[in-house]
Amino acid sequence: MSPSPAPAAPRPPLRVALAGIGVVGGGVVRLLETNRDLIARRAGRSIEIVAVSARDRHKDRGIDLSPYRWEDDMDALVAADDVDVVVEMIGGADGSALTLARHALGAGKALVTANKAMIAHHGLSLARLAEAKDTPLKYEAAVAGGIPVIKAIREGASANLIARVYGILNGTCNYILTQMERGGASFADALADAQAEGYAEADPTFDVDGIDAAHKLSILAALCFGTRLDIGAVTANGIRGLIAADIREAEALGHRVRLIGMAERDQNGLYQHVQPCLVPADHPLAYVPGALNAVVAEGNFVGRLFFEGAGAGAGPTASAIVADIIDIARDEYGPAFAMPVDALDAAPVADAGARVGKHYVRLIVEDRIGVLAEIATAMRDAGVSIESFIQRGTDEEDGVVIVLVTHEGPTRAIEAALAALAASDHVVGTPMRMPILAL
Ligand SMILES: NC(=O)C1=CN([C@@H]2O[C@H](COP(=O)(O)OP(=O)(O)OC[C@H]3O[C@@H](n4cnc5c(N)ncnc54)[C@H](O)[C@@H]3O)[C@@H](O)[C@H]2O)C=CC1
Ligand SMILES: N[C@@H](CC=O)C(=O)O
Ligand code: NA
Repeated sequence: MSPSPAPAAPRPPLRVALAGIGVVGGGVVRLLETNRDLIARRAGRSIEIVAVSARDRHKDRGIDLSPYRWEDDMDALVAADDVDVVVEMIGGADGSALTLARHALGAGKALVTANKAMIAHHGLSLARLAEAKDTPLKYEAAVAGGIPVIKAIREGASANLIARVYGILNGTCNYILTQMERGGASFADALADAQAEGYAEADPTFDVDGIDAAHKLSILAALCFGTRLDIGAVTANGIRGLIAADIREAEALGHRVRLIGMAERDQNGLYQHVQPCLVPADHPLAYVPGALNAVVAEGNFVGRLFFEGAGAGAGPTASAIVADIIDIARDEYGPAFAMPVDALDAAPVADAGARVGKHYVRLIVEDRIGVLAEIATAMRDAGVSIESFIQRGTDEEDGVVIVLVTHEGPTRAIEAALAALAASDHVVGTPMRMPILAL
């Protein structure tokens, strides 16, 4: 009998530096401490925080950072010989986060980031740097928070041609919409709650104006379609223009309002749009409440995949970041966008105005003779056919609320009609248009 081989020497710990100890950074410290032993067994080696850095050393974060070396200087954090992985949780597309990311990858260190703005704007150049240095660039937390959707698409669905990916990509907006649905909090109060829960971006206009969802959508599109990231090609309309009557009327029409990011690739090119939409009340996306996110990806062999889970908050986001760190500890990583950057192709931007569908239109008008004729004329002149017309007779929002549902038609025609109506002296504020999704 031959002697059994000597047991393999245990692998050295993976040494991690954390940059930015706010909502997400605090969650990562807590998770690495709480599940330390389990994580070490799963990773095949221990994962040690060796250094931390943020703007204010003395801020009370409710966690004890004294076991870890504090670095005021981000460059020193990156340059330290005892750091294998840099975790960027600062935020912002450019500035300190980008400098840190470039230095970390340039020094051959692994980079884990939660920063969708930075990946959406600079993901390709960072991925090139990672390739040149043969080091990992991981960003699971950047899209749909705790949902492991990057891993699922990058790995689990990697054999499929994906033609369409869509979903609820911003927890703050979904939280606000759900609160409005319940008829409780106002828009402003619901946003304040979302901020207090740690869901919102440092600048919440990124959430409510659809920009954060656009960042995430552009990343998903690159991964799903094998195309070059192109944040400039994503159009974003947020939820700021919604009023309580929109939520109510959508419900009366058998739908719910959701901020939907949708990317589709066909023979016309790549369509990427974030906008509030009416979702049929029996579609799974209509049931996604609070700060949850959901992503639907349609693969040509696997069919429809539906992922749901917490899209924001300390715990779920930390879960995604630490999963990336564990992959690095196991040496399980590949190109950031599932193929080398040079293999990604450029897709022309599809003409969004040519997309055909039904639309919900809401106007607030002065209660006077001739207004309805004016609406009908604008629709006729633009070639928009009206399926139904609702005027409840209530006076709110400084006027009378009128809701139209159009027949199927090109978006461009409805936009032209609404532009004409927005210029009318009898229409108050900006008309609201939402596609009615047939999913
Ligand atoms: N909060 C959430 O639910 C989620 C956040 N993210 C992303 O995670 C990142 C961090 O978000 P949060 O933790 O919510 O933000 P936060 O504002 O709570 O924390 C940011 C941290 O970075 C530090 N920081 C900011 N500017 C700095 C600078 N110039 N130099 C050094 N340190 C600086 C701050 O001191 C703070 O410790 C962002 O990219 C965000 O988009 C991603 C998914 C979910
Ligand atoms: N502000 C974001 C946080 C996660 O990405 C959101 O609300 O979804
Ligand atoms: Na994720």
